[in-house]
Amino acid sequence: MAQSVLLTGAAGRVGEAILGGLADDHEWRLLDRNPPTDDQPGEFVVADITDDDAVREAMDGIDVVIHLAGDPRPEAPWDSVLTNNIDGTQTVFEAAVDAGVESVVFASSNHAVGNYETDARTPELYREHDDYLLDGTELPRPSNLYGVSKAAGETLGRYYHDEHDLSVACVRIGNLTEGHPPIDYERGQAMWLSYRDCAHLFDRCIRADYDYEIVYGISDNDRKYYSIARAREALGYEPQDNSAYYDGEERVAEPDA
Ligand SMILES: NC(=O)C1=CN([C@@H]2O[C@H](COP(=O)(O)OP(=O)(O)OC[C@H]3O[C@@H](n4cnc5c(N)ncnc54)[C@H](O)[C@@H]3O)[C@@H](O)[C@H]2O)C=CC1
Ligand SMILES: O=C1O[C@H](COP(=O)(O)O)[C@@H](O)[C@H](O)[C@H]1O
Repeated sequence: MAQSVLLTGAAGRVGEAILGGLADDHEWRLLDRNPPTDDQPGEFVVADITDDDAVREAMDGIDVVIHLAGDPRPEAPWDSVLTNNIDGTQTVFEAAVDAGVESVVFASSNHAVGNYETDARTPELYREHDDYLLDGTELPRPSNLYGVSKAAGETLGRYYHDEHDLSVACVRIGNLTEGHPPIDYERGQAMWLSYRDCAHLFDRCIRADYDYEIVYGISDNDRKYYSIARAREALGYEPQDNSAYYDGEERVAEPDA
């Protein structure tokens, strides 16, 4: 059944991937501080997520929130992640609870756990023969202040679930790259998320029933060091792409029928 979905950060790359796959599947209200540059489905609200009144107004009649808006730069300074990623995310969760929203899907990041990639583990960690896997039950080990802000967002989600019974899915997104996996970048190939798998994963987050989940958002890459077992089990995620099927930009293999 189509759901009424508020998509924050709709004008960005992850928003583009989601809307590219799901524009006709749900009733969309899009929110971004930057206005759209082309045609978009549904209604577009130009607002900042730190504007409490605007965020509350945007929640009206919404079933599910996908919260992408924030500073996505791994090198982002503290004042930016504090304002956009932590304060902004708290504003979104609080408004969602007050509006009676069913679930909030939070765009977390690989950088919330980036410091598991120790010198002793890398670069072997990024290779197919290595069996080290993070599964979402581990504590955050952020690799930068941006990662700290994503761990904070996950913790805000935990609080709003436990205290207010909001369903929350935190997706630790890997490396979203359009068309093909990153070139000459083993880490990025191991955590590649294709556009179509991104759209499918967020669709499952919209449709599935869950309490509080932390899952990894990557394609079914042979050389992964993030488990996608929980995303499969809790959300019904069935990715179709695999960075191993590519030689550079070219797709050279098809999955078994
Ligand atoms: N692209 C990727 O591979 C990954 C992205 N993520 C997360 O996914 C989310 C989206 O990332 P991208 O689409 O790549 O970034 P992006 O920079 O392309 O899009 C972010 C959007 O959020 C908007 N925005 C930022 N601060 C805002 C504010 N205070 N109020 C309203 N709108 C605001 C921007 O205008 C922009 O359109 C971010 O939270 C990022 O941390 C996490 C891991 C990987
Ligand atoms: O969280 C994010 O992660 C991706 C991938 O990280 P990288 O260190 O391999 O670049 C990044 O591209 C994106 O901007 C960021 O939001």
